[in-house]
Amino acid sequence: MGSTSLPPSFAAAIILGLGETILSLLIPLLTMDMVEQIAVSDLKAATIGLLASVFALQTAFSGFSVYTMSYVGQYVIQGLRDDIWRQVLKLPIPFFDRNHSGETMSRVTNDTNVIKDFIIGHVISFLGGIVSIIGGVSILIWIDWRMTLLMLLAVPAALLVLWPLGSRMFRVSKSVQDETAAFQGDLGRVLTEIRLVKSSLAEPTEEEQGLRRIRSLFRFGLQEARIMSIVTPFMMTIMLLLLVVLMGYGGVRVAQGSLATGELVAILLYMFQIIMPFTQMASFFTQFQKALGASQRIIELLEERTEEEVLQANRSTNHSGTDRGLSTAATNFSCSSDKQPIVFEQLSFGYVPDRPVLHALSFAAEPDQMTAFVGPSGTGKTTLFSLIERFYLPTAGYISYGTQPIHTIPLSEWRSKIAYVSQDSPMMAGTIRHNLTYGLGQVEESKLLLAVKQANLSHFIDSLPEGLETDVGERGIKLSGGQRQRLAIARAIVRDPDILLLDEATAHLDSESEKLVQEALQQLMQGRTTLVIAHRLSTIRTADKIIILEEGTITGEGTHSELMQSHELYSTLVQQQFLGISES
Ligand SMILES: Nc1ncnc2c1ncn2[C@@H]1O[C@H](COP(=O)(O)OP(=O)(O)OP(=O)(O)O)[C@@H](O)[C@H]1O
Repeated sequence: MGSTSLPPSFAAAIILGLGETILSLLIPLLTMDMVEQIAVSDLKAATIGLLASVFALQTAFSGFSVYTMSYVGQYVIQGLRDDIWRQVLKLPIPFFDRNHSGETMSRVTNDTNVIKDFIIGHVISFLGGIVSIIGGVSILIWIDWRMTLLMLLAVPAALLVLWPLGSRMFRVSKSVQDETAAFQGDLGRVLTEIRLVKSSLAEPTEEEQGLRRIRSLFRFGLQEARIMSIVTPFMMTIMLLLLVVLMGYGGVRVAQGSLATGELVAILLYMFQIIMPFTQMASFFTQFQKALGASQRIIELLEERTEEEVLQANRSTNHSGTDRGLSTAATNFSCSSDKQPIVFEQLSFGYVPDRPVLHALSFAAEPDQMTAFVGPSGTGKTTLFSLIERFYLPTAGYISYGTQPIHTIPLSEWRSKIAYVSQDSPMMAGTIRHNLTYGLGQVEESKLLLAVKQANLSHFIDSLPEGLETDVGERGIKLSGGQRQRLAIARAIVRDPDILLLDEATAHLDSESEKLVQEALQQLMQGRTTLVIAHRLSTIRTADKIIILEEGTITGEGTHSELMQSHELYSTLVQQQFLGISES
């Protein structure tokens, strides 16, 4: 699991744990001596001193062992969380399409906690328990082998019951973890869209679904309790039975004179030292099964292919595909400073295999020019941008930057060339400054202020008492749609990209600020390859090239005036918008 490894203190924890166990094994032997000495009225101060020292030492060992073991547990979990966090950030977009974010969150928090509790609470005590059992049994055999044999008869009886319960516990705790993850998923979904929940009056439906999950968690909790309700009293009964048998048989032996009183006391103390770890082992196995389930899910997450790995796999399956431009040889990005056209070569794509969204698209977006995409809703315009951003891989064909297929360019290098202003202008919780510089680190103040000015945000930001340090709320909820959009544009300006992807970039702006932003965009577009999706055709009239997309196919390509003459749908759309009857 990547950087997850055991720290050197693990050895210290084991040594301390074992030291504590060995010391505790000495206590019955010293007690035996003490009882023998009392029996003959010859109690020696050295015996009491030794017993007291062993007690003190064992307590100290125990304290250090608890701390070091907690340290080991926390350390391992830290490593695991590091790995998962890095992995989550590197996973490809299709993973997030498939999985609910709340469930992934549960993997990172709940499942790692289960493993941590297992390491801290059970691993060392299990090892100590084994030493206690082996040591205790050996000393017992030395004291009296018949009593030992009697005691050991309890072991197969205990295993017979505990073994099948362990695997049942595994299934139940796996379901508990799954259900917890689903509940967390629901909670995340409802919390992020709480306004939609309320305005749709969906509280009763959500309440019902949440309550169903809570009830199911309750049922699984009861199943766990049922298993424990067998395990715990069963182990207690075995212990009591043993105590009765050993005391009865031992009493007789003492009466017969074949066993010393001190020996009987020692045997009973050892019995506890052997049986106690057995009870702990019962919970060790159930906790082990629980941790196994949790780690299985974590391993699944860690084994998910990252964006880079998906790309590698794609390259090797397309080895034959030099014709597709996906040759593995061309991995060095040779044209980072020159601006190149973005070329689509026979590109097809579908989110699911049997539902293609884009069909064999071929076109070029020339450098320093504006290429606009027009078409009805759902025809794949945003998908096209996602493919340029490399959120998804094409199912056939490819995109190239000049002559170099973009899949052969290092991902971060490629994305650093692009600024994407999307329809919903996503924001991070934090300040306006944080959002403007997100992913960029330190940015010169003058550059920020210029971007703010160009995006027509100066007036708004000046009116805020805290200016750039104003908190935008979760997902920018404290800003208006237009302000969010202008902030997204300002962010794109700060990024200073070679390639601009504008998805309905001016949709939320009033006509006055749209005019100002359009001017800023015109400035920004100078010297950049710009691709625009705009339903408002007035904004793309000046585009160098307009591409009409219908049901994932290009049905027209040209300038505004060319398309007005040659493309029926385009001229109809323009006329509709001119008359103001278009829904968009
Ligand atoms: N993540 C996804 N998983 C599965 N299908 C998707 C996903 N995103 C979009 N689609 C589907 O792909 C098709 C194209 O969607 P896309 O968002 O690209 O259309 P669009 O042309 O941008 O539409 P609009 O103009 O309304 O924004 C639609 O049928 C949509 O249902």
